[in-house]
Amino acid sequence: MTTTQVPAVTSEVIAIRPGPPLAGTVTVDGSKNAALPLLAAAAALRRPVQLANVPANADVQAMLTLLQYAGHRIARPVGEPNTVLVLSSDGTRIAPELFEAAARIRASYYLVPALLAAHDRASLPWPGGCPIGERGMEQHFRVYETFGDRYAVDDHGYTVEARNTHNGSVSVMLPFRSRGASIAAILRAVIARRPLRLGHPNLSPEVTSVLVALQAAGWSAQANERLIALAPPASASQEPLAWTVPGDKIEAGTLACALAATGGNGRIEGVHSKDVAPMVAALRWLGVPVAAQENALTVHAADTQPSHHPLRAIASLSPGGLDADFEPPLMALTLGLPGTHLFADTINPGRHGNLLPQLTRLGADIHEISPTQCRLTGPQRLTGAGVEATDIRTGSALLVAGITAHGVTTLGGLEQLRRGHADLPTKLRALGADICEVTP
Ligand SMILES: CC(=O)N[C@H]1[C@@H](OP(=O)(O)OP(=O)(O)OC[C@H]2O[C@@H](n3ccc(=O)[nH]c3=O)[C@H](O)[C@@H]2O)O[C@H](CO)[C@@H](O)[C@@H]1O
Ligand SMILES: C=C(OP(=O)(O)O)C(=O)O
Repeated sequence: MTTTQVPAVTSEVIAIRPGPPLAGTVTVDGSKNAALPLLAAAAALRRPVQLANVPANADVQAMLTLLQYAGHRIARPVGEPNTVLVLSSDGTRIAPELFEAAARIRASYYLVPALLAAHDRASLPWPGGCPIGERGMEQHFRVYETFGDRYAVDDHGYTVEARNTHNGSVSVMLPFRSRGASIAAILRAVIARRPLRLGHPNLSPEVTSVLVALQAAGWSAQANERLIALAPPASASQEPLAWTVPGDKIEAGTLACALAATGGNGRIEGVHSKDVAPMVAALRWLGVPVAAQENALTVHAADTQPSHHPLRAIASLSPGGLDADFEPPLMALTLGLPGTHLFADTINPGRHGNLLPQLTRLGADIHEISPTQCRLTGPQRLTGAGVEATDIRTGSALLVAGITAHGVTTLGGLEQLRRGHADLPTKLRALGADICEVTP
């Protein structure tokens, strides 16, 4: 950073200044949202699992602590900080700290099957996570009921009790493609060792990576847009398993937006490009050349002209749809690109209420059509200001916006950003961003 004129701060912030186009090569971490269900799947299988490429973000750390409170042992091979060994519960009692700690993350709901397997009962608080609107769980309860379980809810949380009265195949038809409920159904089938037919499933990489992990454990798993069909292996095994967390598609998409926003050229490694396909399609539509290799993306935004195409970024749970978490960094990018661009996120109805006021502080002019739909016309000139990461993706979008805003942007609320990314600012800095941490 070439200036010391950072506004006074009262809590830790990141200060960002615009600079030359970003350039270079960077490798993404493992995906938080894929690591969380894989850790829960390891616990549900009650078989030793070595999980590689585990990211060091706060939500994953929280999940590892929850597994320990639930009686599982966690080990790390010496010298391999991103590898975690999950060793199954020895049947000890659940630590009382579990309840309070589970309220910190949304994904604590993935622990229900593992708790049922070990204790026939799961009592958990309403999940936490990003404050992005009403975030229901009733489809999870429908899944558990279909397996014969009972559940009860109160103001503090919910309890599921296993009633293993049935055998044979279980069929569940989801009314919408909930990722959480899809994984709940899969893990519930795992602990029951019953075949599952899950209709109208979520097929995001976070779900399919659990299916691939179960295949490595001997389960048969087929998935298409209509159905996930799962069946247990003929005999149980206690052989250790080795799984790998896929690279973080959202981190990769955010870094691609940052490269594009500055007109830079760079390479993002460690992500399956098929996981980022909807983001790549949006970038190309906007006139940003992106080459997709199997495990890397190359962004060539230098010396290219924007397309002037209007973007329609509609968050979707459908196969091949635009993941809701891609929307915020895309919104930050399009503020700098010509055209009138439309954004809609009805999946997370509180997202725009978080993101838009923060972008407005930077001078963005965004027309709210409704609480979940907005339109903006670019290019707009943004000016540095103090902003707040009110949820993970609002934080990463503000990093993209701050890189292009004139003057100094200070980003607070870093605990939200760190829930999802171990160190996104360092990755941006590796690409040449003028960025530093400021403590009060
Ligand atoms: C830990 C994790 O992976 N979080 C992701 C997950 O969250 P989340 O757990 O919210 O995702 P789901 O796909 O299950 O839910 C999608 C929407 O349906 C609602 N719903 C879901 C289940 C239910 O029983 N009732 C109900 O109303 C949710 O509140 C949400 O509004 O998917 C979202 C949509 O892609 C992402 O933005 C989040 O990053
Ligand atoms: C919304 C997110 O996470 P969570 O569901 O854990 O709150 C996210 O990862 O952007």
